[in-house]
Amino acid sequence: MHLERFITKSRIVEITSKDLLGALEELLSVCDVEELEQYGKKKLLKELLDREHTITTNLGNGVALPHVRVPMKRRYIMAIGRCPEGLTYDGSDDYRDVKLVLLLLASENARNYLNALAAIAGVFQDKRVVERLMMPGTLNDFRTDIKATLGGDPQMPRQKPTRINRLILREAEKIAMSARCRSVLIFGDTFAGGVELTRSFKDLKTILVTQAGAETVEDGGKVTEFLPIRSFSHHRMSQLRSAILIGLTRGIFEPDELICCVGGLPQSNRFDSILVVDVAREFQTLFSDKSHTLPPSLRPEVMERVLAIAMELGLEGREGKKVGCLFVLGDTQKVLEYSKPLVLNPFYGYREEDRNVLNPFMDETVKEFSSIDGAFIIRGNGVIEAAGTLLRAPEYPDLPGGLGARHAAAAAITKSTRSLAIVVSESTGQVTLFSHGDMVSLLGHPVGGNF
Ligand SMILES: Nc1ncnc2c1ncn2[C@@H]1O[C@H](COP(=O)(O)OP(=O)(O)OP(=O)(O)O)[C@@H](O)[C@H]1O
Repeated sequence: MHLERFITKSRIVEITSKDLLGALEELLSVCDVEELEQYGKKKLLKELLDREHTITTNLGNGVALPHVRVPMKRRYIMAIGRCPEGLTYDGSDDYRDVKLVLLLLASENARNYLNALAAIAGVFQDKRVVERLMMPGTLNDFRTDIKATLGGDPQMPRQKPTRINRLILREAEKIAMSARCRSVLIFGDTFAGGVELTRSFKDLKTILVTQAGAETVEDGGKVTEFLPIRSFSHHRMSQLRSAILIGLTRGIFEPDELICCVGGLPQSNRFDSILVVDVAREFQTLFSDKSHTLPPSLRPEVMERVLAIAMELGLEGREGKKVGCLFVLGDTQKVLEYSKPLVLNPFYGYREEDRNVLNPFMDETVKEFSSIDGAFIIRGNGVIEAAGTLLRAPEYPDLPGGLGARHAAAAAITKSTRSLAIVVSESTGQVTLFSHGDMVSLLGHPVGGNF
């Protein structure tokens, strides 16, 4: 998404107010579009603040992203201000750390609104990007930096390829060809500040996995596909499984292929491993039905988003405590037939847009509710139908010993419906994916050694 098109330099300003209300007024004042005047800026301000009361738009990392829909022809208008000393609002400390306010006005007809929010949030979730933007400099420098950042030019130093990296890539190609792999999967986050691929792999698809945006890669046409992923475990095998799973759901990999994977320690600037993964063996029977890697109603980006939240919960817990959680995705009508509320549904009454997991602000809300008993039920389009739900599916498949009622409920619901379930274990921090009653561990089992 070309975010830089939504902003002009005149809408990038120094915020002089010390509170959020004043900051929003200043940003709205530079959005000098006639339709907004007709709609009424006071009304807009009220809507922005109402949203703030419902759910904070503080993204963390010193960035707030207030947003609202407006009847206007243009799809999006952005205004951005910096306020290095933070903001106050309504006696709350929530905005003290906010140094950048990104105001997004979206047309009522903008259909990819959630994607736009997610794309903006994605750019500013890298702490280094915000730190760089907050370095002292003139307003003009700040404007140029913002335009460059939104345009995908993070200006990070690239690493020059070393002899060992070239050697490993050469050997990877030989191994991939001999093992009849169809794809080479490269972990781009091995490099700080972006990677330059030194060779293209003949007759092989080259897939680059990276937490950074695709724009940090100088590929010279050598990369067939980018797999941008959000959160990663430090277990490399877990990283690998998540990346392959996401590739499978996006149709980049086939369930019956072998993939040659090349990786190294994150930010080490050096490849150190080559591994050939047999997808069918790695994911067992989970995706045995080739035509339906995911349940038909489930959008891949919804699974990716929930997986990222689950990984973060498994790795970090919540406020220093371990948490367990169960998400059921897709085939919602059927899933609801096998469930009943344990507590009042905390998502009841909210607009669908505000309770969609694709909305970047939902991450915190979902994590906040992760400690309540029972399951989250999420529609295939990402809308959270309910939380705090007891699942009562009829068929309970056999599970390995040591797994309790949460895992059993996940296996059972995916056996009885065309849903997918993701479990974060409170006792072990493991993240497990269930489909058709079968399970595969995505975080926690150091299976396969120390790739
Ligand atoms: N049928 C169910 N539907 C929804 N949630 C359930 C169900 N059964 C158990 N849970 C949730 O799982 C929680 C933990 O149960 P239990 O310890 O037996 O599961 P577990 O599989 O061992 O999970 P963990 O590894 O997190 O401890 C319960 O407190 C409850 O919130």
